[in-house]
Amino acid sequence: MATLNLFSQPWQTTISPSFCCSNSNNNISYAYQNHNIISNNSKLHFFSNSRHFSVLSQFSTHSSKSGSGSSWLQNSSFAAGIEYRKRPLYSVFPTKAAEVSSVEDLYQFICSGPLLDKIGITQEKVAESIDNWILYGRYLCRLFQLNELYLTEPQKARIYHYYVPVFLWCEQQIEEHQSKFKDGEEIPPLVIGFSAPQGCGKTTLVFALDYLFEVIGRKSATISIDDFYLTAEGQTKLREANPGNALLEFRGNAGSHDLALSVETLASLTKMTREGVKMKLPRYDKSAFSGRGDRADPSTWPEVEGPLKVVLFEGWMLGFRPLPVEAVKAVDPQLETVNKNLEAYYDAWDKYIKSWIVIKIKDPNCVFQWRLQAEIAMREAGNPGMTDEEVRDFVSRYLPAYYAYLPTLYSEGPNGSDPQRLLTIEIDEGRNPILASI
Ligand SMILES: O=C(O)[C@H](O)CO
Repeated sequence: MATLNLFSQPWQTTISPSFCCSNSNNNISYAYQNHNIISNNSKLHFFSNSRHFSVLSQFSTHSSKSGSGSSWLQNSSFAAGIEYRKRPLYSVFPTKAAEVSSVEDLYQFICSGPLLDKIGITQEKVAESIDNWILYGRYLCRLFQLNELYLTEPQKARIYHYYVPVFLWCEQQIEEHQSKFKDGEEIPPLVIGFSAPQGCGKTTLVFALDYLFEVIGRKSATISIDDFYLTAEGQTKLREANPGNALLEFRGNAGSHDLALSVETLASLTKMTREGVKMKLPRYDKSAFSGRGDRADPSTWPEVEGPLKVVLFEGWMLGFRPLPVEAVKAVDPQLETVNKNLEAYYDAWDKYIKSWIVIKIKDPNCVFQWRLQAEIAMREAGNPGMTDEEVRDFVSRYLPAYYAYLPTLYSEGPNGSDPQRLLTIEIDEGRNPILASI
């Protein structure tokens, strides 16, 4: 266990990492040992035990997702957008001993984060658990191929002000959820919903959390509302049934999802309480039919195995509540049908979610900027991407729903949510958390 007195004199640390990494058949495993931090005035022992973990083929799931367009990943070889789940991950840690300025600096940085108060973690608690913060930070650096010793400010903020605090919050939620069951009772996995606009980095956040759950030994499953889109054929029928409604011409808005599939999937996931139970998770292929999309071939769906502890369920319109018809018509008359369709979504999605994370943006126009950045990055990487005009058209079909439903999502919380089990994270244009404006 770590013994650390952060309130002593400034001190210096020496880190001597030694890694090995192997990769076979989509199965990447890492081992690392003898990571000792020795301080002059304080004692901190961590990683003295050797650990071994494997990262299975989940990196190849959700390959339909577009790139993150994330500036914080600029110096990382991870920042390859669409391909990021497919490529093997290799450690970029230096093999030579390196000096870092101070764990105390890191502690101060962590304590200055905007989420700490919200998640109920005091500075003392950070001090007590600094070894875990460093451990999780290190895992994430490895995942994103960042050099933990030379993180830029945005990278540090992303890891220590965002992903690690959110992970700790999820852990608290899981513990609270589990404490409601008696000894011997089967405990369903906690479904955590992530409601966040497109392009704001929710896929990367969920990817990071899923990875941390895996390395600490909690079985998790990730699913997106996009995985529940109608098939291409169903989409055509929807378009034909709503002639002239631009909001239902392509996938996206309420009405373009297969709600029976989502009920079946979420109900089955919440029953995955036992060792050995397995199920395939539906996936959607956005590249099919020249980008119009179609359900991915079931033979490519990833398999998850119980007992699941947590399900991470994300989507841009998760938790949207239907509004009085006049309110939506005032935003866009075409929303009337979408709003009607939305009435069936609580029972198909939101009802399963017991804890919520809402990522709040100031202005839905950010979605256009973020999507544009992602497409430009894809084009620059030599992959087919939308033109600026196509991006504008694509995003314009989502904006009415944002304008109509985000105000209530932010003021009342997601449909059916418990305010005690809701974490709202306001982010800036760089997609990092900021102190919430009142
Ligand atoms: O591509 C899509 O379907 C939208 O961006 C929603 O994720």
